Amino acid sequence: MSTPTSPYTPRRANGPARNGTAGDGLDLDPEVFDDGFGFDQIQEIAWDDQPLTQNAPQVETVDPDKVSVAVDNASKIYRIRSGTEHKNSTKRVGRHLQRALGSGWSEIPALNELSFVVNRGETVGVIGTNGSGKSTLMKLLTGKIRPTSGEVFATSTPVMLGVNAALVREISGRENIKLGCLAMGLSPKEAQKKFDMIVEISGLHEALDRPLKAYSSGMASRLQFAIATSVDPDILLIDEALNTGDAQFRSRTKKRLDEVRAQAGCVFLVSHSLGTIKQMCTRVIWIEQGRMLADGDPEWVCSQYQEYTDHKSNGRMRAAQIVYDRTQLKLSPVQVEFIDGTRPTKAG
Ligand SMILES: Nc1ncnc2c1ncn2[C@@H]1O[C@H](COP(=O)(O)OP(=O)(O)OP(=O)(O)O)[C@@H](O)[C@H]1O
Repeated sequence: MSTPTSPYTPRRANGPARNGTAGDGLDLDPEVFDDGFGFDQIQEIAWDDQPLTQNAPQVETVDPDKVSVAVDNASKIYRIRSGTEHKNSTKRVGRHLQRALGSGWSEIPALNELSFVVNRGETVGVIGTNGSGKSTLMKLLTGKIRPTSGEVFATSTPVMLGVNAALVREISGRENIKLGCLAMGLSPKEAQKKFDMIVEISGLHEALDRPLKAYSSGMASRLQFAIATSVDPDILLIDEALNTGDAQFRSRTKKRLDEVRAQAGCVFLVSHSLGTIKQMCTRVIWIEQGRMLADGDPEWVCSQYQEYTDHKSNGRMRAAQIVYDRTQLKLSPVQVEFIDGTRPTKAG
């Protein structure tokens, strides 16, 4: 486990042990652990148990002059109709499936009582294993979906840059830039002014007149990134879009993100690449099974996550669970407080 070198002070971890290993009493050597470390003790901790943390809530008063995003106790439960998938089956197969699987509604808890505040100038990495709720959080921030309970506030409409952001496959990169700028609310004159900068950031000078369908997925991602960041969004959400770029593009991307941050914006970056997260972010939120497990220093949070996923991918589930619990024990729940009359707009 590494000790962080960054001067960043995590806002949600507790006491002297928040950044490192001292004091949590649960550090473990995976090899020793695998050989029979206190199994009874571990059995008490089920994956779906309520958080073990008994820490007193830490009140975060939202400063209206600084805040970009405030998430106040937000949960999301998706409701799906288990019968829906049978619609395309033949009647007979559909009936069998219906009988076997049952029909009606089922609920998928995707996020559980998340609270945090992000101020301008922060670049927040969001990590977590597949299905942990990262994209759901991004959709809540853009207002694309509403929380089942709790509230999500943003000082301006966040711009979402995802791998599936709309580009038109049949027209050229050049035409996509123009169209994309207009779609993002720029006037034709403003779009014209931004054109050169977008080409520069995307690095696609040579391929500008090719139809988009002749671009590789990395090239298309670069174009999306360049278009989406051209409007200097106050809040920018990036979902995995950077992973496809090459080293040169990454360095241009980082430069552009720094510029966005400098213009008082804030950036959320969802990625499975810990290298990208550590390179780009000033703070990292780890969401696992819909719960926030950590929020703080990128080096420290990523090292815990790395340890957790290493154990999991090697089948050391109990060791992974210890890392999970140990990390969770350091997390103080946040209680978001607004000064009267200063609530930002609800997302969406
Ligand atoms: N539209 C939906 N309807 C029902 N369930 C959904 C929907 N979208 C996501 N889920 C479920 O919510 C949970 C969280 O999904 P989400 O896409 O937010 O995870 P993620 O962390 O972004 O995953 P990944 O890393 O694989 O992209 C998962 O159990 C997923 O199956």
